[in-house]
Amino acid sequence: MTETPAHSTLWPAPHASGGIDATVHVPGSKSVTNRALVLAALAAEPGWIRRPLRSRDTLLMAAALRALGVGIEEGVGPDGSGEAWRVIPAGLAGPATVDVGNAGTVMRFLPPVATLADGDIRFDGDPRSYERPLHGVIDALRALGARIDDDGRGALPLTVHGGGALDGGTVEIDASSSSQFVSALLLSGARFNQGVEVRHTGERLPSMPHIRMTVDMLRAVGVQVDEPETGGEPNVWRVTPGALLGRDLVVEPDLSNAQPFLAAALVTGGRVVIPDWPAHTTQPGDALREIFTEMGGSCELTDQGLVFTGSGRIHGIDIDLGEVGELTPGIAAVAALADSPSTLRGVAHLRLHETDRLAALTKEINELGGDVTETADGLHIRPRRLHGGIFHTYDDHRMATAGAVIGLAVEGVEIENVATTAKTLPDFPALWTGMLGA
Ligand SMILES: O=C(O)C1=C[C@@H](OP(=O)(O)O)[C@@H](O)[C@H](O)C1
Ligand SMILES: C=C(OP(=O)(O)O)C(=O)O
Repeated sequence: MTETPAHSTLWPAPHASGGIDATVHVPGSKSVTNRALVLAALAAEPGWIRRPLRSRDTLLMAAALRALGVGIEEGVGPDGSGEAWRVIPAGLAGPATVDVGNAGTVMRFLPPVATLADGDIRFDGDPRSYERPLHGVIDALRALGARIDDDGRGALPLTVHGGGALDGGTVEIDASSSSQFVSALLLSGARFNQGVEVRHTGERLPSMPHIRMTVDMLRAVGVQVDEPETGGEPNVWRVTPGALLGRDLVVEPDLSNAQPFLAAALVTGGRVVIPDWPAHTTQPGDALREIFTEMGGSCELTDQGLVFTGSGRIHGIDIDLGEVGELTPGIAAVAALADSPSTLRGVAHLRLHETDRLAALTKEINELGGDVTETADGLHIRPRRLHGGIFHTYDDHRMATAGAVIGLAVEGVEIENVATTAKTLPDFPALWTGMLGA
């Protein structure tokens, strides 16, 4: 739906001549911002979202909710500090069209919201959005009483014929291709007449921290959730029907977007400080403290933020990344520069992310002289001396940032379409050159 731009532009990835020494203020979390928008839109009273991420994915979410009738106004938070969105819920109504772009959070979190609207809500997006799995949401909503028209593939584009309310109840889904199916149903579940009970029946469920994030954020707006980690049945989540409170929420920095900056310290043997790193968080990026320590760095949470220091040595790693799949491209980039081989496992579902990330990483690192092979569920990476060349990004923000990390250590790397980082981090090129003191 959104026009795909020509991708001929090449960005010469800056090469680092020595260890970096920088403080990088990383913008807000995509996953937190988009959950906060949905929850505030479904609340019984207005709320605030402070320091929201403003990127393609979150602006698409805000535009979609506005199209359904929700008020989202620019403002400064109630205490006068920081930029904020004031969200004013309203009776949701169609007809409306939602452009999901290629945002998993928009294409999965909003069809359940649309079932609560009065009228037809049409969902469309980038060509890649047609290929990303959505059957878990579509089939579940139909089982819970919704009317949805799609072209029979269980994917976008589709129309939700909102009836103003949804019965809800118990539903079985296979969420092995995306945790976002579970999150989507839980986020709107308290507004279904009978609430919702989601039973995951498939194989492995990826990205558990993102489901924890959903549960925590629901509880923070007063919703009752029973779930496996607090004594519930394994693979079952239950949301009790009820009103959502309007809250004043401060969005944490996006720790997955902090990844390339931490990787820069690791790869150059330098030091980076990320202010406002949360002491407790459900964001998967928090796992980088441990992962990048194992790969050769060290870190400390101080009053200034997370201080991460590279030792000048980079080690390979053997790790299951199923819980933190979105960190894979950045870890693969570091692994390609390490002093020993790596095995990244548990991430078969990345083949259906922004692009087929396993194929894209293999091809692009190998075209720079690397030795990467795909396995059934991940990558084997045997480090080799790399050379310059074009690093293609396939409209994937994390491919672009992964290429930039390699470019720090390898002269002559050019990133195709670095602007694709706008999906979650529009400031990336400026933050990157700022980090390097350019
Ligand atoms: O719920 C979320 O905010 C996300 C869940 C994960 O999705 P998958 O479970 O589909 O990997 C993650 O990869 C994505 O970047 C964000
Ligand atoms: C997989 C990702 O995004 P999405 O929310 O579109 O699934 C990602 O950001 O790495």
